[in-house]
Amino acid sequence: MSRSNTVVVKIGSTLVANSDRLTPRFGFMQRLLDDIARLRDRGTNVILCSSGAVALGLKTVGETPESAGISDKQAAAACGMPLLTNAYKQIGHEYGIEIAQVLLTLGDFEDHRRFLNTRNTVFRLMEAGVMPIVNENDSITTEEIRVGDNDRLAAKVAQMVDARDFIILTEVDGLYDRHPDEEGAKFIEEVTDVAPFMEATKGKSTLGTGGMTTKLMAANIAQEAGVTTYIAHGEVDHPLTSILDGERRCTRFVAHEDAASGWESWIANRLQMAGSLRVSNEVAEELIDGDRAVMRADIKGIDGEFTRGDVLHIYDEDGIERARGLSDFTSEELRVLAVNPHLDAEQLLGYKTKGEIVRSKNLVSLVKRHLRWDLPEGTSDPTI
Ligand SMILES: Nc1ncnc2c1ncn2[C@@H]1O[C@H](COP(=O)(O)OP(=O)(O)O)[C@@H](O)[C@H]1O
Ligand SMILES: N[C@@H](CCC(=O)OP(=O)(O)O)C(=O)O
Repeated sequence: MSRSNTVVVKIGSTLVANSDRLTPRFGFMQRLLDDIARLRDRGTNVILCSSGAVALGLKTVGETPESAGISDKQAAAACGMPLLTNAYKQIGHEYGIEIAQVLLTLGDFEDHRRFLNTRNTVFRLMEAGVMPIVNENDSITTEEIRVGDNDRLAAKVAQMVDARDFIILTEVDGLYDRHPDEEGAKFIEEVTDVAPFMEATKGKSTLGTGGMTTKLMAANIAQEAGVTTYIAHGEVDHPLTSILDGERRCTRFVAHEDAASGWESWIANRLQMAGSLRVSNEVAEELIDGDRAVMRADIKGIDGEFTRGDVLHIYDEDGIERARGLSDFTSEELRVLAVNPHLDAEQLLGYKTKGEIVRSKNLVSLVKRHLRWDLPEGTSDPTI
């Protein structure tokens, strides 16, 4: 799979906002954009995912990092976002970098059309030489449509554009085997599997949101998408090129070799699914190599209400999730087809169809990806 020559860079709140005065840290932003200009001169596209809107807007709504509740932070984000964008815009000008603001929610990654629109917009901006600056649209999000932290939001962006590298700049120089303030904390230079470190990541800075925990989750999303990830301190000259040129200490998360393409990742990494299909164990085995479609005759069970283009779980007879795929039919159409197996599809639906319920190019086998969601306990078997 070809990777775009793109680096996604995530900037934590502590780097862009002064924690006492809650004002922009222009010095840091200058060093950052200076280095981004260097990268762009090398022909590398950069997408910035910058936190800081909430921190920069807190004063305007009369709050502090300690006092602010959810709605205060949502209002603060609305006040701080123009300040953040304006600071990047002005400094970008000094370095000949045009910037654009892209505000996203979880729904923009989950919905197929919105995902493609977002992706197209980001690519179109880069084609025009404009650097996208991404942030979560905090002011309009609710629990259901929040990613919740910019570490994972940035990882999803890296996955969406098939980025080459993903750099998380923060206030520590990388991952330690326990909180870095604890005595004897050992620095970790390279990580293949994040799982053993999840327990060792409690605590965060005053302005930060997810601490090291969400950074590891983000690194894992990127690894699975074949993107090499680095966590490093942001407070240095040439914060990006020094990492990519191997000149300074950071933690490197190795990209998985059998990475999924952006499209496969989009199908496989759903956080919300509309429904499911059940097929025989024999058919489930045949789906493994990814060349086979799920046909009308394969369907043993249907669960949920879904429309064309929704992603479905595909379970075997034992309730084990074996694949995920995009349905070419609505649940209503599928039920009509399933209860009338001897009647022609055209007769039943009023249009011609090849009977491919999930096309092979829209299907991802889960065998190698540790993503399986077996039928949750207490869930009835999906039935037609
Ligand atoms: N095992 C660990 N290794 C490194 N840092 C850790 C670890 N556990 C907790 N942290 C803390 O994570 C914090 C960085 O996360 P966060 O405050 O969310 O920063 P940002 O605003 O850059 O996202 C640091 O303050 C660091 O002390
Ligand atoms: N979207 C929020 C930032 C959320 C967040 O993840 O913050 P951080 O842990 O500092 O990267 C903002 O712009 O303030």
